[in-house]
Amino acid sequence: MSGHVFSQQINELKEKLIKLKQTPVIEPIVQLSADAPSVPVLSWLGSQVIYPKIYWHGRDKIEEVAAIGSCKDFFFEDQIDDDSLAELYQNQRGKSHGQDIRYYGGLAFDRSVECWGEFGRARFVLPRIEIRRNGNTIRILLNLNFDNTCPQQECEDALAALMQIQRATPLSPPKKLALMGRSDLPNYPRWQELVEQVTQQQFNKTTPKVVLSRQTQLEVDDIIDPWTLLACWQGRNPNSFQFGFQFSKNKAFISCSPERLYLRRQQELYTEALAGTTIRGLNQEEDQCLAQQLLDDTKNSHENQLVRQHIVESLASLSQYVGAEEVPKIFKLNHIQHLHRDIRAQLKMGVSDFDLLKALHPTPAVGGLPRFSALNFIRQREGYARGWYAGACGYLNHYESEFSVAIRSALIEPRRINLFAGAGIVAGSDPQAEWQELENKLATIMSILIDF
Ligand SMILES: C=C(O[C@@H]1C=C(C(=O)O)C=C[C@H]1O)C(=O)O
Ligand SMILES: [Mg+2]
Repeated sequence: MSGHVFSQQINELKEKLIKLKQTPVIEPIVQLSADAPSVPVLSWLGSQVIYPKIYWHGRDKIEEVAAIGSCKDFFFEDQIDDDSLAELYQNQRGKSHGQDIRYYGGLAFDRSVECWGEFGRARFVLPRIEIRRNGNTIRILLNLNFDNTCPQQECEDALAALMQIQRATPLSPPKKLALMGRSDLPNYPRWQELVEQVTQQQFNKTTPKVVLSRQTQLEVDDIIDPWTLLACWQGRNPNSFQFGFQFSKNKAFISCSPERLYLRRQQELYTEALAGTTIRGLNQEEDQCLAQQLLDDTKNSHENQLVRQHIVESLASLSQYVGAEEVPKIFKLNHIQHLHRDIRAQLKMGVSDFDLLKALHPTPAVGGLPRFSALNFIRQREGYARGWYAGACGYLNHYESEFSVAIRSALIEPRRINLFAGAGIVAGSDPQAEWQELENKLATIMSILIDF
């Protein structure tokens, strides 16, 4: 069990800290590391007592990350434009040559409106402590920030954080929750109105797609542990991104999202058009039949095509080459299946992550087309603040950055779960069918909560 407290690694990091104290500071940001045997990462995170708590598991990667605390926290409660963010990050990145330095965080769906208190319109954190699991090994990383701080104090703070690491205890087992109430915002009558407005010919001519969404608040009779819930969710959709951000005890945002905003490896960019939805069949034959119908369906193909087209166009000026799959494939999840097209680009030299975020976020998979008009519609009529739902969550690193689109997500509060689901409304969308599509998108998380 001693491996679960990382006592040996903590001692190793302490010694490295002492050495560091005796040497002159070379760079403002320093990262120390120690290798350890594997532990269950979500359980470890659930056992920790320092905030923020962050979890990240990429879609097609084995690497799994848990992070606690922060030594640099970029928090934007008020409006911040892309260029200022880009400049801040550029400046920050120059403070270390460490290859493994990552800033984890997110951008709200719409940064022109207020957003969920401590989450802010954008927030990025250089964690104090990270554990990164790759197969059977774990690396513990300790980050130090000597920028504008007294070096002695910074080392003391880092040491104090190390001493607060808790033993990984198993997650509290899922409990059955009784549903005390449910409210949908917008409700069905309002939804119907909104879908009719978007599909109305005159509007649709200039704004061919608006992704409308709904917040479903569930009042429950007990406290919900976000990490237990995320662990259950990840078991159902292992081919999705899984992540969570908790900046304080009473609010956690978790997501099990199939959608990649982008993965950038040096100048190589991987992105996608994920839009168009149907349910899963009860058996293989029916499932295949539903998949074929989805591929053949005009409304769903149009939903996907608009996303693909827009992404390719947005990347054109940033890239030496952009290519997208001509024919969509099927992406299967636990309860639903989507149309999916891979998009790849070779970026021009000097294109930064914030150039990419600015160009891509929000894509017409969650916003609409044209972006400005669709966002305006959403802002004025949807009737609730999306916050980080459909935002961009992930991490920034010099060599490799990755962001997921935070759909299939939930904001967990004491005795309340806020679930979010949206659907791309295009010409030919039927209010009732699109409402059903929202239900289908919530089916997995609902089945987990009801099983609780
Ligand atoms: C907006 C969401 O999903 C988006 C809408 C889809 C659709 O309408 O077919 C499919 C995938 C996503 O692009 C969501 O799940 O909340
Ligand atoms: Mg749809």
